[in-house]
Amino acid sequence: MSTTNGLAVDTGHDLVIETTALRKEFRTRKGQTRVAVQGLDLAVPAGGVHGFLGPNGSGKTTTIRMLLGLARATSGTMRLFGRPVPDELPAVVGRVGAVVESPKFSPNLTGRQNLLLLSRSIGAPDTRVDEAVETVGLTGRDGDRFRSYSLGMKQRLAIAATLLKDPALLILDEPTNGLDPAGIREIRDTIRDLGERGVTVLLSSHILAEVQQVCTSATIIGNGRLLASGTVADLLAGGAAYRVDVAAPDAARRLLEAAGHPTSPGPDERSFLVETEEPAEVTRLLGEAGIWLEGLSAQRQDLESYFLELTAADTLGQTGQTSMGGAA
Ligand SMILES: Nc1ncnc2c1ncn2[C@@H]1O[C@H](COP(=O)(O)OP(=O)(O)OP(=O)(O)O)[C@@H](O)[C@H]1O
Repeated sequence: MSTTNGLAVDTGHDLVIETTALRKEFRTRKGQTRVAVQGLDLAVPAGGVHGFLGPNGSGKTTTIRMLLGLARATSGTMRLFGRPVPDELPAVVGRVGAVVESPKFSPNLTGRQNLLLLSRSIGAPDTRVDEAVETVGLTGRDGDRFRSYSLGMKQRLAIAATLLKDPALLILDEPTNGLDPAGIREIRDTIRDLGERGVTVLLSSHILAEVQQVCTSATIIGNGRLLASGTVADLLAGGAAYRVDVAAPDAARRLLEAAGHPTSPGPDERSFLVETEEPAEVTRLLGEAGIWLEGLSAQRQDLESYFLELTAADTLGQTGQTSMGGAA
């Protein structure tokens, strides 16, 4: 856990981002209160890529803006590297890179010239520009004018700009929005690479596949509230299911249900699904009852179905601030 004495202690066990009971209310033009973030506890460990996943309008951008001091929290506390923010933001901001809104680059300058201007303005050595260009895969294209860049290249240049100060934490708000599949792949590779180099990345996204493919851990929010958090493996482990093929599925289901393994209908009449962490136990129980397996296969639960399950349950009975938006 982070220290509470105001001193940042960078051990591997520290939380790089921590929010407690974070709340943000907006006043609408009609004078009503819109709660964008309601009691959010966010805990992002050091190292790796952490997904910040939620449907459109679930409060991701608002949370990030509060963390960066761009919006004021209504209540709750926030810490970056163990330091309370926004009060002590100046002490940590040098270690935080963020791409939240489209950064401004000069269209007539090359990507490299743009980066050099930025690096000199923060007193970073010019060699940092070469490293950043290489990290985001723009080597060879950094001499082209910014205005000739594709959207994906512009986005990679934005990430390169944040790398100039060699951040320990990188916050990326929906970095693949508007990109084509090739652009998405390039950004994804860049992010994965950064995570492997030891940068802690907070990747906000409403695209499940993106988080599943790139992230080591994730927080899922809906309606500004925490729905689930943990390593991607742990988040998926809850739903371990196996497809069972047998000649007599009804008898087999009754038996497994009685032994505490929930079942559900399968894709055809000679199969069903069983939720269990112990497939060998399923084999044994059925074999002892003289029911012989014709097939037993793991059904990979993906983050998407888990996410949809969680957010669907979350919106049941609510007035419906949350909606699943399509991929942008
Ligand atoms: N300045 C504002 N004034 C009023 N309401 C706002 C303001 N900014 C955000 N909201 C509302 O707060 C809620 C959360 O919005 P936010 O942009 O944080 O969600 P998000 O998860 O980042 O969504 P997206 O994936 O679409 O970017 C939404 O209902 C949004 O309309």
